[in-house]
Amino acid sequence: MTYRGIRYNLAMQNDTIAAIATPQGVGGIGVIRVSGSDAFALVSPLFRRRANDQIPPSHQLTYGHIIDPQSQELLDEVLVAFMRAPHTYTREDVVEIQGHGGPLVLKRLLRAVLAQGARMANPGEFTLRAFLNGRLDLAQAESVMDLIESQTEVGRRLAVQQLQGQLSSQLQEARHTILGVVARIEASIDFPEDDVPTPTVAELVPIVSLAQRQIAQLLAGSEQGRLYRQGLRTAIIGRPNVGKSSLLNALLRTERAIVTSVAGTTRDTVEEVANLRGIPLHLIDTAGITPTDDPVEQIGIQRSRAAAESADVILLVFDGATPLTVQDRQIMDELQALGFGAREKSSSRSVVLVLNKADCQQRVETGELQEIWPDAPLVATSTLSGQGLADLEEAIVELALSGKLQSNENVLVTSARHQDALRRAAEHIDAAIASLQKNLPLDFVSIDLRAGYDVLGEVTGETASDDLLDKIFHEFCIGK
Ligand SMILES: Nc1nc2c(c(=O)[nH]1)N(C=O)[C@@H](CNc1ccc(C(=O)N[C@@H](CCC(=O)O)C(=O)O)cc1)CN2
Ligand SMILES: Nc1nc2c(ncn2[C@@H]2O[C@H](COP(=O)(O)OP(=O)(O)OP(=O)(O)O)[C@@H](O)[C@H]2O)c(=O)[nH]1
Ligand SMILES: [Mg+2]
Repeated sequence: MTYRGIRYNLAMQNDTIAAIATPQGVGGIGVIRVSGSDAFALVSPLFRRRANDQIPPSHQLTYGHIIDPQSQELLDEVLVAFMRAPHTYTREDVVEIQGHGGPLVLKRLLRAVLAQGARMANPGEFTLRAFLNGRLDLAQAESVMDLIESQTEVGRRLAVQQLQGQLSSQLQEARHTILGVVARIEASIDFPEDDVPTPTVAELVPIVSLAQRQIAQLLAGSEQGRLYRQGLRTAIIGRPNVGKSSLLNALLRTERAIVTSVAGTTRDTVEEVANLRGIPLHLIDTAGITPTDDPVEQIGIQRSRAAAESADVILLVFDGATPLTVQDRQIMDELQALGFGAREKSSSRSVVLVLNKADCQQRVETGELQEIWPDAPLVATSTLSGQGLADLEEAIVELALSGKLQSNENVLVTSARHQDALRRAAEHIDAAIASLQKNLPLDFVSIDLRAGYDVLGEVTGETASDDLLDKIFHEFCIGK
């Protein structure tokens, strides 16, 4: 396979692939997707329709039946679209069979297509083909999965923009700027005796600085972009009966977790995603942490600790109506040991102190809490009256976005892979500028610029390795 002059040796050819493209489970309609040069020839014998002797017009739905060619058994009543290359998702011939959306029906339809000689598609293989055939670049291909998995409106909007190529075109702008400088330098090196004048530092620095700014602008929004895409792992931690499950329900605005006045109600972690102004908040309600001999409770509490350990943010909940207990203090010690401490300046592992049951007489000494976590926001909430919940949400957004809300641009870099590549590219460009300013030979400068250019190409896929492509597309779902 070649893509923009690069040869990819991925273990795939133009063979014809097939998969169920709609979710497993029950739905009104289900789609079998077939792509490759034999797609028409493989499906046509299975498909009994009015004008059976000809392939229907491209890109139109045709009514008919899928018949098992061996047994002549009727498998399903369907609509089928034959779509002629190159005007298709993969740029290959594509056939889509729309059947009834039951798992057994779709499995039978897929089996019939495979029996005709198609191969079961790997995860993401349709989109891989779209990429290898040049219909999408890598950043666009990655956005397909982001779009499918988007959990908030902001996440969906960012993914759909990336799919339209907005990130790609900004990257190509920066690459174009860099390439212009490289071309001038290399022309003057390659043809010194011709009339190609050697560019001066004063000429080159402003252009390289432009590329530097273009990259810096993309990096500026990348922390914010990642947050919108990945969300925030938020564990609700505290001793039994302080109102953790009530808080989960309040933040989700549904009665998701069981709430009772019995301490030890929650025995296993409960995970749900709330939408916090576009940030997917992955909330984990946990079993109250307390010494216990009950083996079931012990396992639950181990899971609470694991949730705390893996969290970006901890909502540390206290019962505001009772003075701090030995258990509260033990939990605070544990969290500090996990790095959720005052001296831990990195805002990525943060504690929010929640004094719940604010509708009751308050009896917690807040001074003791603030001594341990002077910078942690402290919010009084009542899950009964709703008091303080908006403040709590505000505090979480504030923590999550502190120093990260840098861009109102439409284009936001949302993936860690892209952010990493941009950082490396920025280093190369910085190095090029430093060399220019030190009047080092221009071929030095050119090497750094080329490296920056290539690193940016990892994002769009021009310079991506087979291993990288394999890794990216294997995270896709089947049929995509
Ligand atoms: N039934 C169905 N629905 C679907 C898809 C699909 O493949 N099949 N998609 C896919 O996952 C998405 C739509 N994306 C698509 C993107 C490009 C093309 C395509 O055929 N592009 C041609 C241009 C076609 C034209 O202009 O008429 C091309 O780029 O050459 C099709 C679908 C979502 N819905
Ligand atoms: N007055 C008052 N009671 C509350 C509030 N929030 C929760 N409760 C009550 O506190 C009790 C325990 O609530 P839960 O949400 O089950 O507490 P929990 O922390 O999840 O408890 P475990 O799962 O046992 O660890 C229930 O009776 C709730 O109705 C509140 O804001 N004010
Ligand atoms: Mg609970």
